[in-house]
Amino acid sequence: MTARQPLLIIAAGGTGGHMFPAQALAEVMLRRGWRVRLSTDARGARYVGGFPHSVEIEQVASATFARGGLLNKLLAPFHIAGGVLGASLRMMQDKPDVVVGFGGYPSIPALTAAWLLRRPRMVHEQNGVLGRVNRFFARRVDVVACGTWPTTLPEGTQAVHVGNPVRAAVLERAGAGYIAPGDYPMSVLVIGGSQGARILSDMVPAAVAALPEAILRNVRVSHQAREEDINRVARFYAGAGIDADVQPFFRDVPRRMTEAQLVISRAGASSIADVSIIGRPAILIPYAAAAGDHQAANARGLAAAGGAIVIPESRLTETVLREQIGAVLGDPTGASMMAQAALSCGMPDAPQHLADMVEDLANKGQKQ
Ligand SMILES: CC(=O)N[C@H]1[C@@H](OP(=O)(O)OP(=O)(O)OC[C@H]2O[C@@H](n3ccc(=O)[nH]c3=O)[C@H](O)[C@@H]2O)O[C@H](CO)[C@@H](O)[C@@H]1O
Repeated sequence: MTARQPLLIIAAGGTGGHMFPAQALAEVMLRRGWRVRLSTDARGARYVGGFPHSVEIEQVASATFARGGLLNKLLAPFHIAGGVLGASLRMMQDKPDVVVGFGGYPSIPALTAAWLLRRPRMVHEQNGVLGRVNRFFARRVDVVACGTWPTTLPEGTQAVHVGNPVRAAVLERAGAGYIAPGDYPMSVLVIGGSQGARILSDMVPAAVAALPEAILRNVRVSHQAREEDINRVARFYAGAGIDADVQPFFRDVPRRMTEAQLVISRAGASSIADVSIIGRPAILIPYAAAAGDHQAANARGLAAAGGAIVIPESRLTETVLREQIGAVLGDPTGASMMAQAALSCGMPDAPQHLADMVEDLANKGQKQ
């Protein structure tokens, strides 16, 4: 008789911020011989192209109280209840060895079903402040794996700091040698999280264009902008004579980050993890409206280590930005020290550590 292949259900959805760490875990578990099923909604489905092909995809109804009109909000509990029923029926059949939630509403059906059916389960929280769904499940799972530390958790929660698992394409470039700014073509990477950030399109091009001539003549920019901002951003750079590649989403961020002398970014958890794993100086502008101000919390560790300069939105002007960009690109020694400090914050073992936790949970589940 052949042994049954262990099954992991990963429940994640919404933004890339939940999906990239989910992808990182899926990659490792497949390599460890597990069957992996991703339970996500239509928004999350946009990211499944990055997952290995052998991951099974199960699409759950989109349901959130946070977006959409009144009808959407009124129907959300029914969508969720339907999702829980469907997930429970499937789980009774498949008996997954472990269920892991990465946050977001689409993780509710699988986690609730796992809770009702007493399957081994955990959540991974990427941010320095628990998201709404993870907060609800924190004490209803066996363990909370934390991407950012320190974090505040409900009393009685079992928690482990594992870091934020990054995709294999990022890990391949872990600690890639940093070429300090100098008198040769330098690269600046501007990323606004998985969706792009309007504020970076409003501020960064003008700040770059106002850099001292000695820096400006050597700079080229990769700038991720929201679809609706692409034209004006590209036109501005072209008008200022700056070599710029402006796109709504770069599929090759790991390469562009490796080549960059400076990264300008929002403070989303995976963006910070990428910067820390590859080891690049960063200017971070936390999204002020993020729930619980979690992006400010995310940025704290990297900034305290000296790997990043944090500019709160309330202090962000073209002048402040130009000064900080100029300070990094004009100081090769300081920039190299920042790159080194960023690297010291990286947790390249996060995917393996998380995978070990999944296997431990599965073993405990079998003994019960
Ligand atoms: C606005 C908002 O609420 N954002 C949240 C969302 O972040 P968001 O979805 O923006 O995601 P993150 O910053 O965590 O990750 C973005 C990922 O996309 C990659 N990338 C980015 C641009 C690009 O062109 N190509 C590319 O591959 C980055 O390298 C990174 O790996 O979920 C995160 C994790 O819960 C939170 O920390 C963020 O606060």
